[in-house]
Amino acid sequence: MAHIHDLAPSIPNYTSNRLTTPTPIRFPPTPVFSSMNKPSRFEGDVTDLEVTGTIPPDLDGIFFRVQPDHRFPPLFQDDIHFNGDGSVTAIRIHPGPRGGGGGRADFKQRYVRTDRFRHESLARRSLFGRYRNPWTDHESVKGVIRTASNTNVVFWRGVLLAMKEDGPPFAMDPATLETLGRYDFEGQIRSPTFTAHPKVDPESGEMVCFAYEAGGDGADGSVDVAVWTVDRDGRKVEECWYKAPFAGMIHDCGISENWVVLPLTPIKMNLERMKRGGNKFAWDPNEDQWYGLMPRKGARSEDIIWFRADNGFHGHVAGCYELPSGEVVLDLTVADGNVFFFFPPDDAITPPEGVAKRNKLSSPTVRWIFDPKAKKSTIRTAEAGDADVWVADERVKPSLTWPTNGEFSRIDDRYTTKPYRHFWQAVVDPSRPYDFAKCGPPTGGLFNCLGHYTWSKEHCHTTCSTENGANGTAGPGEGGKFGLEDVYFAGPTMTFQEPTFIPREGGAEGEGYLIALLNHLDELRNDVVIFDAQNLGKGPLAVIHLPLKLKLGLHGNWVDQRDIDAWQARRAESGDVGPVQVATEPLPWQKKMAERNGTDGTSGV
Ligand SMILES: C=Cc1ccc(O)c(OC)c1
Ligand SMILES: [Fe+2]
Repeated sequence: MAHIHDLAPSIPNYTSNRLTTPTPIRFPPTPVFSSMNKPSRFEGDVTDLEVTGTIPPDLDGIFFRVQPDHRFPPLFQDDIHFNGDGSVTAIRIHPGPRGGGGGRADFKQRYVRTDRFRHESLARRSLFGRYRNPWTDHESVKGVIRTASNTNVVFWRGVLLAMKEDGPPFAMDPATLETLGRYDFEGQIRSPTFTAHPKVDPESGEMVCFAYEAGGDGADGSVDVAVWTVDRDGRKVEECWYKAPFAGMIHDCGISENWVVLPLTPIKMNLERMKRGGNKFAWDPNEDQWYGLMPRKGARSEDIIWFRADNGFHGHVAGCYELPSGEVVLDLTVADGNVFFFFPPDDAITPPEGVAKRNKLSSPTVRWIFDPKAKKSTIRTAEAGDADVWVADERVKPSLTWPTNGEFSRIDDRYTTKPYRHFWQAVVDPSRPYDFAKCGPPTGGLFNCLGHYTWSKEHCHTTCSTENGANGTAGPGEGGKFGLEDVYFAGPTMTFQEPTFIPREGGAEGEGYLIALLNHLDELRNDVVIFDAQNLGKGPLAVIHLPLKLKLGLHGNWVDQRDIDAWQARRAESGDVGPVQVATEPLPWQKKMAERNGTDGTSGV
């Protein structure tokens, strides 16, 4: 008897890297779509997940996170993970019953109904091509907003904003995960792009946000950067536009009480390469890493100072705050090479490095101190054309480097803009055992540990350190550490995704829980783990078992149920704020394109 798989001969659906037949549905046999990152494409609900240990009974809220998860086989067989459709997971934690017993957990997962998703769903196939390259799209979707909303989910004034830095946010109902529509801040922000890492000032309730590649249609390699502040009532109160020295990636940001810092990573766009159907970005090993410093209030375009430092690849920001001297501290991970191996140097632009530098990257936590009073001069760059780029006369060097070897730094978000002591990361420790036979290569990186780091008194600038007379400039302790390390190793068949801190009500900084997804690389399944944030080493307090495999996600956030409920009331028809207004008009770049083509700018749907 024939094996079932022998019955029907397979028709190849890719020829010379291109999708040539959309059926049968079959994903590329590449590492991008394998193992832990095999497409999940699951939408649904599982109530009352199995739990080992005890969910802390005081937890009442939702852990939201988002993953790229290609809905259809991509147009190009060599597609990348970051090009997948945004799929949002909500882990609703209900408090435990009075008088004992832990909490309960429910699972919900939905795709973000972006314009991209709706067009592809109607066609029942992929229509959008390479990552952030519209020149590789199907003709039928010219002028459609391409963003996959797959990088972060942020709760803002009662809605969940699903974000990716190449397009506008899409608003979802936090309770149902229903997509409400594209969000343009009630018509106040209509840029083609918008960051996935806005920051909320816990004192003022303001959201500081930015966009890069923001001057044109969001896919033209523009060097225009915009920074906005939206106040707690939803009003745009600040807006300023700047020029960057080149069209590179600005993924995350830092905000202090008075300043914004934008790390510009030397991974560069090139319009000609995009038009040829090539990659959006190419790593430039010969370019500096840059930091733009600008005032939060009343800024003018010429107020920016760009600080240059030796080449490096930015990870995510831990803390950002001001010193009594007025200088601005920024802590973030910086890797010593190209983290985005899928965007190699462009040999036509950057001279090859000789033998490809397949180095094992190290990713320490680096502290920079920027002086807003630094002397600066204007320069001209090829990409900024005749615009002035304001650059500090002196280059900057790290103030300290803590070899944490992690990524996805998170802090107690109540300390955004302020001196802080605690941060958490997903950590790579190659010295721990790894079961390659059972797991194969560790999809998404060997984040086999979670780490909790506490700056020592000599290296933080909180009240406790100034009381001790320390000035934050002492050298490292043993092993190059600048504080305490509390690390939990998952075991030889498991890795972690980004951890998120959950504050305990009324608690001091860092008191609370840490929640993260755990990847079982052998079983191809996920758990959700909850730790005491101050004692990771002790192991998880609760392990919530999912009956299925998700994908490697990017970012997540915890939202207290009381905030969700209060906003649902305010956003009711009879509430003081009313239902959220989603965008009703095409974006300016779409209108312009439509005028040129004589269409209405929405491409149907
Ligand atoms: C660093 C993460 C990162 C940067 C840019 C992206 O488009 C993205 O998509 C998931 C992720
Ligand atoms: Fe990010």
